[in-house]
Amino acid sequence: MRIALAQMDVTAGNPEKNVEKMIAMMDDARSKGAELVVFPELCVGGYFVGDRWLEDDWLNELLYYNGVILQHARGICVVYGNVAVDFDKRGRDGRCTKYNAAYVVKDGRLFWEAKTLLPNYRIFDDQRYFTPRQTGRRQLFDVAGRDMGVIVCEDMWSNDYDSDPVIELIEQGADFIVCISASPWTYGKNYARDKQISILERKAGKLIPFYYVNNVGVQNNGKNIITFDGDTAVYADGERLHGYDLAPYEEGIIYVDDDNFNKAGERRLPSRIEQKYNAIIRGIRGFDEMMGDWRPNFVIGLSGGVDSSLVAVLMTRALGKERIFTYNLPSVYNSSATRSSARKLADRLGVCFKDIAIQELVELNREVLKKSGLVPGALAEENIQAKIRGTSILSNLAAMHNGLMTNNGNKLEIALGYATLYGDVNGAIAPIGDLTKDEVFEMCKWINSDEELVPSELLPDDRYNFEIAPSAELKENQRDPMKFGYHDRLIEHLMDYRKKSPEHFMEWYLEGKDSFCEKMGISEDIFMLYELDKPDVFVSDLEWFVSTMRRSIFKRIQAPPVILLSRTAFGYDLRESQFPWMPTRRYLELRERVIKSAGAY
Ligand SMILES: Nc1ncnc2c1ncn2[C@@H]1O[C@H](COP(=O)(O)OP(=O)(O)OC[C@H]2O[C@@H]([n+]3cccc(C(=O)O)c3)[C@H](O)[C@@H]2O)[C@@H](O)[C@H]1O
Ligand SMILES: Nc1ncnc2c1ncn2[C@@H]1O[C@H](COP(=O)(O)OP(=O)(O)OP(=O)(O)O)[C@@H](O)[C@H]1O
Ligand SMILES: NC(=O)CC[C@H](N)C(=O)O
Repeated sequence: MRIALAQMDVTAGNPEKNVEKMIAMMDDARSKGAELVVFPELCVGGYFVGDRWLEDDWLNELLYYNGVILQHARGICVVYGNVAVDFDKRGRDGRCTKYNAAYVVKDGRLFWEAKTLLPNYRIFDDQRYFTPRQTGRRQLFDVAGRDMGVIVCEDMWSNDYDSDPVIELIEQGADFIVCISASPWTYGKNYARDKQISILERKAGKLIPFYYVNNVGVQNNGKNIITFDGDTAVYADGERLHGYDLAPYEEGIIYVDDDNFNKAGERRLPSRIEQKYNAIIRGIRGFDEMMGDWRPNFVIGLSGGVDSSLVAVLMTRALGKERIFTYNLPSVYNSSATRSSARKLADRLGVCFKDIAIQELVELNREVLKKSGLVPGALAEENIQAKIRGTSILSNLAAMHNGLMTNNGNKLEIALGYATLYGDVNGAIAPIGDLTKDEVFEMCKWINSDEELVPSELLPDDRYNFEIAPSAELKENQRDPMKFGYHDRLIEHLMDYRKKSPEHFMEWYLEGKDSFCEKMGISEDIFMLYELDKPDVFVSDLEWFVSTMRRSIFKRIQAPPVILLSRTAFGYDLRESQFPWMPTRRYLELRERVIKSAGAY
């Protein structure tokens, strides 16, 4: 049997475009002699469409396309994802019953099987919208004399659930399984999938071919831009066959002859930083495509620091230099070093660059504010500059360029709210919002390994010595308060899917330096660099970090969408309620023990 695995680029909210593409792919599959063509989960209308799932008209629109697909599926069996609806079965809230379904078109008839396991963790909201498949025997579909079982994405991630769709299908006699998915890319997921399928089949005690079809493209949930790299795959004998791998994010059809598997090839995943770079580039392009017919220009406040420099590189690489407009907006506190670094970067990228001094506006603003009879405190005074840049200048320039402005904050800054509300907390997209500062440096170095773009003066050595150190440059001799290389690890641990808390860090600390460094993921050198051997330094820094992080939630609420790269990105991947940090009693106990441990290092 010849099978076509259609790794299609799904546009959320545009069933007409998606189905047109499906028809073209079906035609291609038929012309190449395939007996079965498989498309991804919810490929008709998209997976992340928010509460449109609650609109009957949207559901009817999607169901209309089942008829269109049925009409075009002559001579080939088609598996694809769409919603299935029981309009007669309504809840007390008046909403109809919906299933996230795998449809099978066979011999002119339409069948469907609902998704059993509905994820409701992280960014996934399946349980908000869909009803799970009820128990009972699963359907098997005869395709070219083989019994096919179908499942939908989370159905293969059965570890934490009571039922196990893959095992049930194998026990019921399936000869092969197709899994249709809408599985976002985050770092590390590619290997996790391979491992999961192997575990399941071994658990069932029978190895049958498993075809995994995931979409490519970019969707969003309002607060995150979510990329799909595809990673559509063929598994036989419990192992992935790499001869079929498509490049990440590439739309295409994989043809498989199940009596002659191609067992050549090996996994070729780029480095972690390159994978994240690819996801950001794809995320920016996808965000741009989300604007519909509008191709906005992008305005970037180029401070000469490393964050806005990296954003300028990424935006230019993703969209081309013609649509990028950079502005350096110095006040009296900006050094000639950062000003020339901004110009150097813009020259290297070939993007439009202008500098507009803001000091005059700062003075005027002060004068006007004086009329209130109040005098701004030191911090308010600093923030005036950021607000003039963001609100008075960049937002207006964005409008004048018929475009949008970027938000250049990294994950560590976003965590600590180290940015000014209505100043640089603004913009349409946060391209590096899910990169720690360490990853910002690493990505710049990786980009520069081909050709120096980001001025090397901005990049640290192993002990975080800089020629131009990170600074907001809002007052004299200002330096970013972060402990680079250590706070990056803190934020990773605090935000990881298996969240760690301050209590964990205290426990690790009490286990001694070696254990602390190993579990935290830092070198002894970094430990000593920040004098973490002094318990009072360790404790006060940790308390500053966690309380500042909680105190700045209000800024994240107003911040633009972040491109999702890790297993927990700010946005809807982390649900935060506003209230201050309160130490637990256990924390206070541990704290006392840590303070008493002075001298132990
Ligand atoms: N719950 C809440 N909901 C909505 N708004 C709330 C709020 N709580 C306070 N606020 C408002 O927020 C204001 C305080 O926030 P905000 O104005 O942001 O100011 P704030 O957080 O006090 O200061 C900003 C910090 O970020 C640093 N910064 C600024 C710009 C760029 C960079 C950089 O390097 O990237 C760093 C700057 O040096 C300073 O340390 C308050 O005056 C209050 O009006
Ligand atoms: N002198 C400036 N000219 C233009 N834009 C600026 C200037 N200073 C700040 N901005 C804008 O505000 C954002 C935050 O600025 P700031 O330099 O304070 O922080 P940062 O996080 O260290 O960023 P960067 O590494 O880009 O400097 C910048 O990314 C930039 O877009
Ligand atoms: N669509 C889904 O069910 C997504 C959840 C799933 N665990 C994933 O691979 O991302």
